[in-house]
Amino acid sequence: MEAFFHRKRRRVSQDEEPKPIQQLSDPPNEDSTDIKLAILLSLFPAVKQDELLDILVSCDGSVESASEMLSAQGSAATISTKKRAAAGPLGMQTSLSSHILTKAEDGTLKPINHLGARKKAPPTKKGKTLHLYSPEDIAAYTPCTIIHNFLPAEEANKLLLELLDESKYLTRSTFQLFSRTVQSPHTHAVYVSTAEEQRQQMSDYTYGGTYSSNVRQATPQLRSVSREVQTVVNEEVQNRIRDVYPDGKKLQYQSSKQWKPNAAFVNCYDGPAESVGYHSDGLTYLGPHPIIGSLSLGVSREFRIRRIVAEDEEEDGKEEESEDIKTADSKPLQNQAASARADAQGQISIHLPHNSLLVMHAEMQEEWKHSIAPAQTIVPHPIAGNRRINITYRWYRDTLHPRYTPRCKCGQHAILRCARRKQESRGSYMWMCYAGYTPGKEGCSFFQWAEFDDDGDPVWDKKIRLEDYMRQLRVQLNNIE
Ligand SMILES: O=C(O)CCC(=O)C(=O)O
Ligand SMILES: [Fe+2]
Repeated sequence: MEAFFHRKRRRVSQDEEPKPIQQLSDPPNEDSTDIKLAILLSLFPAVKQDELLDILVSCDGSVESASEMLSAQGSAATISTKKRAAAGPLGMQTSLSSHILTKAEDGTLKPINHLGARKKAPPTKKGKTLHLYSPEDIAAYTPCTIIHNFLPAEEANKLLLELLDESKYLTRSTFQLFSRTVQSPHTHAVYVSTAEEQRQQMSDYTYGGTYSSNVRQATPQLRSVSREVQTVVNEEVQNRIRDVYPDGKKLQYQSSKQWKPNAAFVNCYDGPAESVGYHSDGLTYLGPHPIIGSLSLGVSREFRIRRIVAEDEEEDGKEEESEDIKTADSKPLQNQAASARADAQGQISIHLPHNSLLVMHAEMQEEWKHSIAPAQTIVPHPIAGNRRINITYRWYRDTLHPRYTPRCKCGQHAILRCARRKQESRGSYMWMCYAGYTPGKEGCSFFQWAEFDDDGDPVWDKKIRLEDYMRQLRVQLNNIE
């Protein structure tokens, strides 16, 4: 059991050749056995893990043969995709939380998920990956909830086909890191509803110090799914507030308004080597404690997460790599201290199958980092082949439109960050020069504490705003001269 949940992390560097897709009949090794077992578990959720392992071994590690044998025995799960509530989770049939017993008020022992006891420290281990499959475990040990078989099957396929067609328009972003130009290890584009929003995204909003050139108008299916995502995400947020947050209250600075996605980032991972490095999503336009609804289609991939460790919790106390930079290989950014810190905590892997909706709750972006790890093995999807499409639905707050937010002394949009590393300032928000926070870039020293009301909308100090405006004017005049 232990061996199934934990397996050694593999560091993937840019120098490494992308691995070819492993054939299902390849001889098993430690890693691929876990993956093969996970595939079988997702196909046959009603069969015990030990039995699946026995069958896999008896079939010389061939998932295909094991799957044929199990189908012949009539073990396949019948999963209705008509109704989300009726659908069984396409993942492991058991959960960690259903095995961990805790004393209930009446003195009897009950699995922790029956008690609604959440936010237990996950049993992660130094240098290891804890694999989570069941919605109960994911809700109990991470700041996320997952809904398997989110859309009716035909609707999910329709959206997938639409986005596979769109994928020709997706592009790689480029970052300058010291003297190197680094390309994002997957392709993507931003989708918005109206032509005006598209214009604004391209001429007002900046990402990583540059304006986005790849903004497109949402496709019909992307829009209609957005409404379904909105409904379910709002339900999940309310459930989490009720069941998990202290006193059943929303977090400070979390919006009390309905979450209304108005932008969708579409990512395409074409093949097992495509990935995204550890990062947290920028707060600049989403505000504090943002919620993100993330829909996965096509090939199933691992979403890895790890907690951001505060200086006083860590062993070495050195600086962490920059956030917001989504390279596959964060080698130039990832100093030894950061690697040691990640290893000290271990990481959690959430398996994201086709048609699963992952809700990243309010604490996720400020307390955790996430990534899509390069895969050793993928199972081709009948429609998408080797591709995985991911859509992250986001709510850009009107109150954080770049026309309101401060500019740094370089004339750039300042970025919003939440302090995590030092105990004295942990949880405080600040506006900072983007370049000053990017390795290899010389920035200005611009810094300003960010103030928010309880709902996470900014409270602008009029005097500061005037100073900002004057600074912007001076920068613009200097540029003209
Ligand atoms: O592909 C995913 O599941 C995650 C994508 C992501 O992290 C992002 O778009 O910021
Ligand atoms: Fe992200």
